[in-house]
Amino acid sequence: MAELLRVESLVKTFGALRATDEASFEVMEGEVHALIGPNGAGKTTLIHQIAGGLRPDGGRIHFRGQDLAPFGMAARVQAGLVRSHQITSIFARCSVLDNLVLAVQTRRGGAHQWWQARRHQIVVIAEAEALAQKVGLSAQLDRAAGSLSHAEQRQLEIGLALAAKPRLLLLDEPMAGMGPDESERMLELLQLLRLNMTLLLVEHDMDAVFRLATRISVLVGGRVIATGTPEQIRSHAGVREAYLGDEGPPHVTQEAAT
Ligand SMILES: Nc1ncnc2c1ncn2[C@@H]1O[C@H](COP(=O)(O)OP(=O)(O)OP(=O)(O)O)[C@@H](O)[C@H]1O
Repeated sequence: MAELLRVESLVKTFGALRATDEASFEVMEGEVHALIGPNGAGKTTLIHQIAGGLRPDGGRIHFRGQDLAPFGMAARVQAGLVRSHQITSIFARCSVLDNLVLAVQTRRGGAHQWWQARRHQIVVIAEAEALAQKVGLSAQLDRAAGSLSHAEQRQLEIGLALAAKPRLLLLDEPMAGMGPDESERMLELLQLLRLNMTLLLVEHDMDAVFRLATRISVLVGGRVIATGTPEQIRSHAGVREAYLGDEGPPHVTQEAAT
């Protein structure tokens, strides 16, 4: 597997707090990479920096071999690095279909001759409908997005992100606030997406993480204390002590990532 994303000695400080503290890990093409860690470990801060919403104070992020430092958020999206609900937030009063149409149009650009417009429109609508089907919202096309359930809105956000044709999709807690059935549906959707793209997700639902991830990185106190397969992470002494285990206080180890 080729390396898709490399985070190297990344540092982000907020005043005296090192929210990202020399964090390093790689995401390989085709994998589902989960970023786990206790509350306040710095997971969202890391995702923000990768997506380009937050500038690191040190270190590097490479995507497909390119240093991302000069890339703004829009350029990262164009390069295939897309965060769910990064580009287009949901327009609550617009229908599900219109939301998806707008997202598809955003990617395709809008400058068209009048005689191309109709054909363009048909293609865009077909793509939007296909996205709705992919994320399980085919039956909701005409509903106002704001009237969807919480879980359906998360599905729509993923549909909007997919409109940008990501190579690497960043997902920050896709199952947050969902009941067991909704989480199960989201898990099925992510299983489907993994067939066509690489996923990097932050998630607190450990059952989902251990079922879905091909590799896991564990973040504690802004540092990646281990990276490995679910089996390696489950049996990693430092991880058990710092996070997964029931015994002992959280403790940052200096163990090298595997
Ligand atoms: N804009 C900010 N200004 C100051 N401190 C911040 C800011 N953003 C995050 N922090 C702090 O940085 C640390 C890491 O926060 P972050 O949200 O990245 O953690 P997290 O692992 O995603 O947590 P959770 O699992 O609870 O969502 C926390 O102590 C948080 O309070």
